[in-house]
Amino acid sequence: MTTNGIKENGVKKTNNPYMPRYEDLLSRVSNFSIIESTLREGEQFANAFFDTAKKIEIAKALDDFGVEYIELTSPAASDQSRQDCSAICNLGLKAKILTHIRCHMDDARIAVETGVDGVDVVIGTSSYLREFSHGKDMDYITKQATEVINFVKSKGIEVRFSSEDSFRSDLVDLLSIYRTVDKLGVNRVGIADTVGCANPRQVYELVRTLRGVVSCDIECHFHNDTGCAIANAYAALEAGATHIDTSVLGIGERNGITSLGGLCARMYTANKDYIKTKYKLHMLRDLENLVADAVSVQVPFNNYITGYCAFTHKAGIHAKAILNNPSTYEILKPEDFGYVSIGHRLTGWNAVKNRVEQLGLTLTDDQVKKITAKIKELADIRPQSMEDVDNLLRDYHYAVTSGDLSQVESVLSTN
Ligand SMILES: CC(=O)SCCNC(=O)CCNC(=O)[C@H](O)C(C)(C)COP(=O)(O)OP(=O)(O)OC[C@H]1O[C@@H](n2cnc3c(N)ncnc32)[C@H](O)[C@@H]1OP(=O)(O)O
Ligand SMILES: O=C(O)CCC(=O)C(=O)O
Ligand SMILES: [Mg+2]
Repeated sequence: MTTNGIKENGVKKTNNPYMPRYEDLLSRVSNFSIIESTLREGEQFANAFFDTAKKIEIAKALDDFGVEYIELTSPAASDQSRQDCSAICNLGLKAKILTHIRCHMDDARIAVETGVDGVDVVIGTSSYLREFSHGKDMDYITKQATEVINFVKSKGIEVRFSSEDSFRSDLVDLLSIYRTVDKLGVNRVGIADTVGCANPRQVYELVRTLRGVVSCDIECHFHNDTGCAIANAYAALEAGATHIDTSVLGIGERNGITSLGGLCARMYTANKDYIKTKYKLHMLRDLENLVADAVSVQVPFNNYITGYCAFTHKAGIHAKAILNNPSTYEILKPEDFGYVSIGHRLTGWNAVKNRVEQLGLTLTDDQVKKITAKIKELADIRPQSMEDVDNLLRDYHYAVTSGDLSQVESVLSTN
């Protein structure tokens, strides 16, 4: 659907030279899979400790959301990790289950016994990792990779080979090892920005080059140290990558990786229908709350889609236009992510309670019903913006927690 020639998702068919051709962009970014790594990369987040029950709860929620793959911590990490991996494989989820191992036969032998659908194999190829981590040269890495890949393939499951710290690796080394493993028949090769140093232009160039060298799928993993993780994922898809690693809220080593919600927001602007069909976007908030709670953090105030101010507007110029047509200042439609608009006379107390909880306020059901009546009364005069409603909810919450009945009355009676 279009308004004044502008596609609803904000991508305009235009001859603006800075915009890639719309059809070209659309086709490249409309066929990708998410490898959801909250239960692998996310377990490397400082606060993360997932017991078996929590891992199962998160795996089920990710599966319900619709991610194509769930990646789990190496079963070589500990006996409990191995048991948890098998337990998740036995859940019969729709998503394929992967585990992530070092490029080592000891790890591979354990991994293939867990019942996973595939194994993600990684080894560092940069001079940093070759010198200060495993200490192996490219010949050794190639031999080791060949043995591990052939072994995993012999078990009839997927195998991916990735070069850790790809963006600080020698390009000739990289392309040579990717070409070798592609010939061995890996399902995917992986590019990893392990230290978060890459920018979108570098990503585009490396993935585009690799696309011309291998025929298998290309997976990408981006750390967010310099704030490029989502943009890098998008650039990778534009360049021909097929799989993107994410974690819920972006949790992972240091400040983490491409966040699941952030990637959904980005891809929604490129092809809304594709993203809405693939993933249950309305579940994002519950999924993020589940993980935030499990790792004892708050959802950031400015988080993509679910941050409490993601759909608030304050300035008069914005507010006026929003009331005429929300798409004027909103590229994401809150309704597509399960948000119910509440600043109107048709709202109900359940929807208001939902917003109260999102703002982190505590009100009894009776109090929510009273403030809902007030919202409806105000909305009879004119529709209330999210900002208006939030301010009212905060004032009311402040009044009821102060215990001052006259203040409560004053909020409920103000026009
Ligand atoms: C960038 C990433 O996120 S990669 C994924 C990181 N994930 C993990 O590390 C999973 C959790 N890790 C663990 O539980 C442990 O590190 C284990 C079980 C894998 C290994 O434990 P340990 O044998 O005690 O070794 P330790 O962790 O101290 O050192 C890592 C060893 O693996 C080697 N190594 C490091 N990376 C790789 C690799 N990609 N492939 C093969 N070997 C590697 C190192 O040289 C070192 O070998 P050494 O024992 O000969 O010194
Ligand atoms: O296996 C991969 O591709 C990524 C490993 C990883 O977590 C990283 O390099 O940051
Ligand atoms: Mg990582």
